[in-house]
Amino acid sequence: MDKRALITGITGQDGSYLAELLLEKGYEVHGLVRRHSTLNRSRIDHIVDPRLHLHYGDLTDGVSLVNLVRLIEPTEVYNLGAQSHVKVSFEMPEYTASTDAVGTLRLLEAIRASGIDCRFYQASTSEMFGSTPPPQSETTRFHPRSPYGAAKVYSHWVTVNYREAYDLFAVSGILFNHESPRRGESFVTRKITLGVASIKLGITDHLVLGNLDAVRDWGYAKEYVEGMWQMLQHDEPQDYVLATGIGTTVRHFCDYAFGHAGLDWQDHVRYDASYERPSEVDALIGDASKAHDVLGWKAQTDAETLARLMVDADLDSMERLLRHRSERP
Ligand SMILES: C[C@H]1O[C@H](OP(=O)(O)OP(=O)(O)OC[C@H]2O[C@@H](n3cnc4c(=O)[nH]c(N)nc43)[C@H](O)[C@@H]2O)[C@@H](O)[C@@H](O)C1=O
Repeated sequence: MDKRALITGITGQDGSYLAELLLEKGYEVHGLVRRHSTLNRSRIDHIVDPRLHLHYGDLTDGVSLVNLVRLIEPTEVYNLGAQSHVKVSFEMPEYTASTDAVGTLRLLEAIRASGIDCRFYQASTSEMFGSTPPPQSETTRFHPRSPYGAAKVYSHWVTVNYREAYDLFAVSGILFNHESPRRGESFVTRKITLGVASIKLGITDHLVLGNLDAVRDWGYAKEYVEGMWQMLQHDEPQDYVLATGIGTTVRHFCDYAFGHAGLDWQDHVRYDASYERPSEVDALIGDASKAHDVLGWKAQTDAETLARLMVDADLDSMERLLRHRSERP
């Protein structure tokens, strides 16, 4: 059978890694891209492959989803598109709900109404656990602490519902934080590694952050997209947690990242309350033993290794940029 995937959020960190993985595996890959006056495709620009197709559409536009699903007739749909910034979700709660909650429903309805035989992956998140203390697994109670987390809880349950009600092969991957050199610049890990590179190269001398006590379970995004794909290849549709099982504070991540560049974070990090959230998630540490037992998936990269590889990548690209600028006539 032809393997055809539709990825929402293909221009994001996970979407770009997943597109690469699926092309490697012989898929035809279709990506949903939102219309902007400027192209926002830096993460997929390097993919030159006639099997990659991009389509304008939006999770807030149900008609575009119906038309695309009918046109492409995908065998697998990965719903990675979202307003994914937790703090921004407090500022844009309605847009976040429309994209991250109702958007999933629109996409599921497009699949159901088209009548095609298709497997569905929902990008669920550890933010759904919110204030429920770690370790968190597939059976842990949800108590979201942001409009983002609440919207994702809706999407999680509507995915479960479409599986039960319509016998759709629909799975929900509950992924803990996963990072990479492609991570958006306003998420804390990338903000830190970009800050380290800027300080090391003398562009600035400090970095401003919020809550340093938050504990997150940071893994490497490239490994997590492999887990998404594995979930859709299993005989039974089930939900899985993907995580490293190790909790690290933002403070420790700073220590790893600055230390790797030969710097002391305490000399450079300043606090600003404006980066705090109205309600914070204190600690997320996942138990991914089900993914290991059923799929054979296991995270390979810990937070310290991740911090190092992200600092190296940011130093490298910033140095190249500076060199390029100095060489300009
Ligand atoms: C799994 C989950 O993962 C991500 O959500 P997140 O955990 O909120 O990620 P983050 O990198 O924005 O914050 C991590 C922690 O770091 C603290 N923190 C301190 N100072 C700053 C700061 O300056 N900026 C940011 N962004 N955070 C800061 C902040 O208060 C929080 O406690 C998204 O991918 C989301 O889509 C998702 O699903």
